[in-house]
Amino acid sequence: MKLLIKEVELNGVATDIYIENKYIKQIGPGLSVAADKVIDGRRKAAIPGFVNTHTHAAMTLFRGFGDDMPLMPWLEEKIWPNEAKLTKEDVFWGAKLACLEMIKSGTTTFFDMYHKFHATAEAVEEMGIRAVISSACFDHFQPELAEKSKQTIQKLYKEMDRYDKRIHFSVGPHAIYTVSGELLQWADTFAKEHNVPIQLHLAETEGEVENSVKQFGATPVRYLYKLGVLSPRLLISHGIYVDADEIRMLADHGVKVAHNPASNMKLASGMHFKFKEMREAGITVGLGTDGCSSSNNLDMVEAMKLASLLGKVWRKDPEAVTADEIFHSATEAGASFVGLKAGRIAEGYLADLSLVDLNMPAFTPNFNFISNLVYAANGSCIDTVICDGKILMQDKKVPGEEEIMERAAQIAYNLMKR
Ligand SMILES: CSC[C@H]1O[C@@H](n2cnc3c(O)ncnc32)[C@H](O)[C@@H]1O
Ligand SMILES: [Zn+2]
Repeated sequence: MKLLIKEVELNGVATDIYIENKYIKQIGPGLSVAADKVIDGRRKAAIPGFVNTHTHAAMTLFRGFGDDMPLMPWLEEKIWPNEAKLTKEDVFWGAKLACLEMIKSGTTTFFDMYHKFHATAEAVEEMGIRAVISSACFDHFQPELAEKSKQTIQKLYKEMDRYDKRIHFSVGPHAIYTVSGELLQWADTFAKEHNVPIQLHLAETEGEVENSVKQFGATPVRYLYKLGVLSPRLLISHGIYVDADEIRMLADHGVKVAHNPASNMKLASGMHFKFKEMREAGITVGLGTDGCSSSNNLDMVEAMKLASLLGKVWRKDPEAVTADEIFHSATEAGASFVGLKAGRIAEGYLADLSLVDLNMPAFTPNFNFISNLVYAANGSCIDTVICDGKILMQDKKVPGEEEIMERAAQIAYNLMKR
């Protein structure tokens, strides 16, 4: 597919963008190329697709369920008993709904950790988005469950050739309170051998830190250090409760961090995410929404605003997290978690991008486009989404969206009745 976007705003200047075979081939005004399809870019601004570095896609089925609770009672009383009932079909439609919602708000890549790997992968395959999907594991410190997890991970990894290259494999040990040190070490070795990332919830609540000290004699990051599993393949989600030495340890080992402001606030897990210290230490900080029961939507535009405002308020410093910095986290930083040549609109980069509708009050006046995007807009400003060189949404419409919403809603109601 050869695509030409004519007269679109890019960094405040009108230009053309030519896309060929998944990549941005040429950028410049008045391009004369033969394209299969031409998109009118006037009154639109091109931005890189967002990279949601932490979510649980099929948790769209739990949107509005289990609100206003702290992490552990929420998981133990509301979420885990219902997740135990999930079928492959449930996860497929929940993940389709998540992909739809992400596409509609400009996300082109997401990092996922959930049950029923193939259901999510099939949804991603159909929807055309890019994803790093983990084979989730818990062993609850029981050797038989650890063995089962290892076998599942090995099997799923071998089955990856059935999917498009847009879909990346990852290992997903849930957290240090549900996964043994032995399984974490195995996951680290597996990830190293196969050069795949590991996604792990870490240092999310004060309770997790207290229990880690009691159970392992060390805070979460120090515990991982002792296990020898800090590495550039490790992506931790939350990372709220880390001290200066732990930030140094994460930086020295090339660990990446996904910041989830909505979930951290809604579950009241904590607000003191040390964005500035992490960035200064050289840690790559991405942005995530977390799942739809703890953030209630998958809108990365909203997540940028929340991260920026939260970062400012707890420090009482309006420069703590600027619009430009958080835009970088939401795009290029996230893409670099797995070395994707994406997150930037430049020749030779993957054609993962969105067009923002400038005919909206949020972009009027438009003194500073990134400021308007982060502080004034929300995900509904996205008009067109292109991923891997293919158009996934145009004029704010994704093919088949009504059916996806109907089916997913029905699945969610039925799940709650079971
Ligand atoms: C192994 S499947 C993923 C697992 O994680 C649960 N989950 C969702 N949000 C959070 C969070 O903020 N901290 C810890 N665990 C979370 C989800 O419900 C699945 O069970
Ligand atoms: Zn999570």
